[in-house]
Amino acid sequence: MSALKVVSSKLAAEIDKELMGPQIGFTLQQLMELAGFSVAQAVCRQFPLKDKTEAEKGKHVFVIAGPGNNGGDGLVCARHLKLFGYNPIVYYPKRSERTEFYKQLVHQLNFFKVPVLSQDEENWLEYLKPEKTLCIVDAIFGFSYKPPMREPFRSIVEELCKLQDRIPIVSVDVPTGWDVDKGPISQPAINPAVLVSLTVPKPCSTYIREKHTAHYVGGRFIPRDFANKYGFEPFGYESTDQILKL
Ligand SMILES: NC(=O)C1=CN([C@@H]2O[C@H](COP(=O)(O)OP(=O)(O)OC[C@H]3O[C@@H](n4cnc5c(N)ncnc54)[C@H](O)[C@@H]3O)[C@@H](O)[C@H]2O)[C@@H](O)CC1
Ligand SMILES: [K+]
Repeated sequence: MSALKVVSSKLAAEIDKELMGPQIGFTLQQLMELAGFSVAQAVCRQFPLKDKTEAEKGKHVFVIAGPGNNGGDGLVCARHLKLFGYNPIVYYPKRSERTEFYKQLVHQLNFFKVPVLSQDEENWLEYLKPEKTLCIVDAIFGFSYKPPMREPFRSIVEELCKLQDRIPIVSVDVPTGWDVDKGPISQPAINPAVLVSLTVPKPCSTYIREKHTAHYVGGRFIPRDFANKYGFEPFGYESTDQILKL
């Protein structure tokens, strides 16, 4: 295990609560926008379009969004990827009815002409071919996932596991199926090529295979004294970057 700065799931939830509490007053929408923006930047850093052929530039980034806020990060990420010149497609099989906000994120994707597959799309795997797909963004589950995995996500993640050696997966915050503190202790569980930890890495990130997985931190929205209060130093982001490769 590396000497990475990490915070437990309990502390991560406390950080979120305080950031969105009455004293600080961030809204979830603000943080999600920055989180999704960071993930889009990490995709650009890892899979730059510069010097690519037109065929490679036309490949899809397949974004799979789960039912909670991790999924929301994915929806935001897809919109920014489109602005960055990528070709995202979104699969959002279980849509949250909790807040109007998620519907608004889908409207925004329609506005940007980002295809959002129908909820009961049976042929979603057709979009996942090494020759057609640049990478997959795994925005299925983040730090609130509790096994065992329920359908339809179990079948989806099982399919992704079969493909992950041929198409790189970019996991948002926590690789889907991993316990946020203990890592890949149950199946199915994704083995990502890229992990983008948000705010601060969670303990599960110490279980990534360093040679196999590029690790970025993103979600650049806390000041030094707040980080210190939770026991870590802020990350050394350069210039206007929203991500830092660890
Ligand atoms: N401060 C931060 O770091 C921020 C974090 N955000 C994101 O928010 C995520 C946490 O979001 P949430 O708390 O909404 O949780 P998640 O998005 O991790 O998952 C919650 C959803 O998954 C479902 N679920 C949980 N276990 C399941 C199982 N076994 N089978 C099927 N469904 C299951 C729940 O019913 C719920 O709908 C973070 O990981 C991060 O990606 C950002 O959106 C905002 C800022
Ligand atoms: K994830």
